Amino acid sequence: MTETAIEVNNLSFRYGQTPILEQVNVAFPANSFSVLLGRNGSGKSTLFNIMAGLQKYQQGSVKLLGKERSKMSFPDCARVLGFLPQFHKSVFPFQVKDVVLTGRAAFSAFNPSKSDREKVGQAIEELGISHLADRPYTELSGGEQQLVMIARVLVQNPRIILLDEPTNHLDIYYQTYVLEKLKKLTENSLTVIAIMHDPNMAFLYADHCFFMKNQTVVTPTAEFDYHASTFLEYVYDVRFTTVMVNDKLLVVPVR
Ligand SMILES: Nc1ncnc2c1ncn2[C@@H]1O[C@H](COP(=O)(O)OP(=O)(O)OP(=O)(O)O)[C@@H](O)[C@H]1O
Repeated sequence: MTETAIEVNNLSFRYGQTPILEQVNVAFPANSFSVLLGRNGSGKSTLFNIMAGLQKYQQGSVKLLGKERSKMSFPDCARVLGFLPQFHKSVFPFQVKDVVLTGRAAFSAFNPSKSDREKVGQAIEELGISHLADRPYTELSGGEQQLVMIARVLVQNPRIILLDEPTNHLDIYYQTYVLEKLKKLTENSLTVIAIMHDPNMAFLYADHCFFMKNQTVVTPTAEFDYHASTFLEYVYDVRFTTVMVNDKLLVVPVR
């Protein structure tokens, strides 16, 4: 049986009177790469913020590795889950290695140990950004900053990472680079769940794809294979045609 990393049951959420999530039920499998897709404003970031504990929900349950999220302490959550939000800005010109080190803050506060610094070195190397380690973070390009923030999540050493649009700002070289890295991380018992906008990149790299529509998460049923254009037309309100590339079915909007 596949282990579940995050299980969401009957989750509903409103901003004021406006319903954003209605009766969301979804189980993200452990040790694999899942991608959440859907139109702008469909509630993807809201769901991530709730799963990461940044947003309180009014109804339902969210379990991280079987434990109710709302009953876990902050350090317990930080051990289990790392989160890269959609928007992250640093106004101070800290060096990259120090920005990454702040990912250890939940464990070492203001007194980082030798092993904290070693973890930083490993993560920086793993993402291939050693050449940036001494540069001021604020002087990096958007794509370089994105890689630094992913390293910052990795040093937390969590079991699950949530990444809100990790390929945002990245050129096609770095998109494939990051997606290969994320996929590789799942081979070492890490669960990666990412929000993405490009269905084709998701189909190429993800083990599982989930879609948001009408305030809930929808998955393809027997008559709605998600590679099939009909399902994607329903999700995106765009007409698609499907193309086979090697063994992958990809989609192209119809013009
Ligand atoms: N703080 C807030 N107060 C009120 N409404 C909000 C707030 N944050 C988001 N919303 C609304 O909630 C809805 C869902 O937003 P959310 O950011 O979760 O969507 P999304 O699917 O992540 O969008 P995108 O793909 O554009 O990032 C949107 O209609 C948005 O306007």
